[in-house]
Amino acid sequence: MQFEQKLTQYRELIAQKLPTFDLEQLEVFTGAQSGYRMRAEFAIYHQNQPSYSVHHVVHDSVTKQRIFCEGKYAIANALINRLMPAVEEFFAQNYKFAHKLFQIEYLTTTTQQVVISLLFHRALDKSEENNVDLLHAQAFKDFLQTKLNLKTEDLHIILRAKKTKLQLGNNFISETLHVNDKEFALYQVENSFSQPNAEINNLMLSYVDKHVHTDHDILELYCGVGNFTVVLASCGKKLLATEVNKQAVDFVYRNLERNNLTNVQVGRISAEEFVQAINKVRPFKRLEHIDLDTYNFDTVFVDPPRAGLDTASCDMISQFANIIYVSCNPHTLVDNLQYLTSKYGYRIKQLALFDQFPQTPHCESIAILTKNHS
Ligand SMILES: C[S@@+](CC[C@H](N)C(=O)[O-])C[C@H]1O[C@@H](n2cnc3c(N)ncnc32)[C@H](O)[C@@H]1O
Repeated sequence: MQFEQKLTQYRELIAQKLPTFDLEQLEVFTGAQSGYRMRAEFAIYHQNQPSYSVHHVVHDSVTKQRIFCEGKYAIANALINRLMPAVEEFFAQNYKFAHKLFQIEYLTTTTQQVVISLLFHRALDKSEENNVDLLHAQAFKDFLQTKLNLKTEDLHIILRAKKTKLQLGNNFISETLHVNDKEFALYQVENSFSQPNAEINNLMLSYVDKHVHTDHDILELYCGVGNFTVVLASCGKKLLATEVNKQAVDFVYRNLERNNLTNVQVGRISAEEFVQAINKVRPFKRLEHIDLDTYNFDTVFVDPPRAGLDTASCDMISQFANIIYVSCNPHTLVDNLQYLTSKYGYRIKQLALFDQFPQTPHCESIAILTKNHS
């Protein structure tokens, strides 16, 4: 979908659902139209004739039809595009390894690091010594390193099958975030969420950094591995960050430490459970290390999945004078904003569209709401 069409549809949605918002105030941020995706996953197609070959495949989001990538994927970044033909070349020569491979996932950074995850529909070798699959994975890694001139510490391979995981290197890589005049180092980890478009992510982080104005404490829901957390924490206030995924929470701690941020507490808890915790409906063992009464919050930051916030979460965040809402789904965003503005009297101070997914119907938004009407 072309950007102009996406913007028109977005403006129509806002006009229809949030008629009091002045569309002249809508800010729009765009970036590269291709080569922007830092992570990509492909199905694998095995062909036996005329000789054995392996192909990266994606499925059309509307027709669900199989699309052969022919060794390239326009929306993925240059590193993924360099890896794809090399990966196909290696597997074509290594049937024993490629056999029953059904999916491949690439997670990359602008610092040129990559984790490649290979998912198999067959049992992996479980031997402690001379593990055949690990030997193959090592040969695969050596081949890619030589072919693409990659450093060994920048390339990590993970093999997954039902109940088994084999790993060569790490399951994480290190990204550098550029946020206005600041820089942060952020570990991103396989199998946990990371923002797919690094250029737009830096714009979103910079936007949040510019607009967080508070002398009070901040609550963050859905913090992932700490992408926004490091920026919010650098504003100098106390921050309480929460996230449900255990692996992501482990990495928030590591990311805070890497950036010397000591003003953050992290709770492994779902947003729905946190509503109960802050409303003192019931205590949670996982929050025992946190005394909620020591916080003097006035700002809440949320970045939920596509489903948006449920009603109880909307009611809970209405305790806060300021709401910063990052959303990957304009439809659930406007529904939540409609509820918050009509029921609790918030004003939409800022609304920005970020074209995080060019050439697709999707986009990201950031809305800043306040109860302060001055
Ligand atoms: C859109 S991602 C945002 C992550 C992070 N803010 C970032 O920029 O990378 C949403 C996050 O919410 C987490 N999540 C999903 N459902 C949740 C829930 N019910 N409660 C808390 N966290 C949840 C996911 O694990 C994921 O890390």
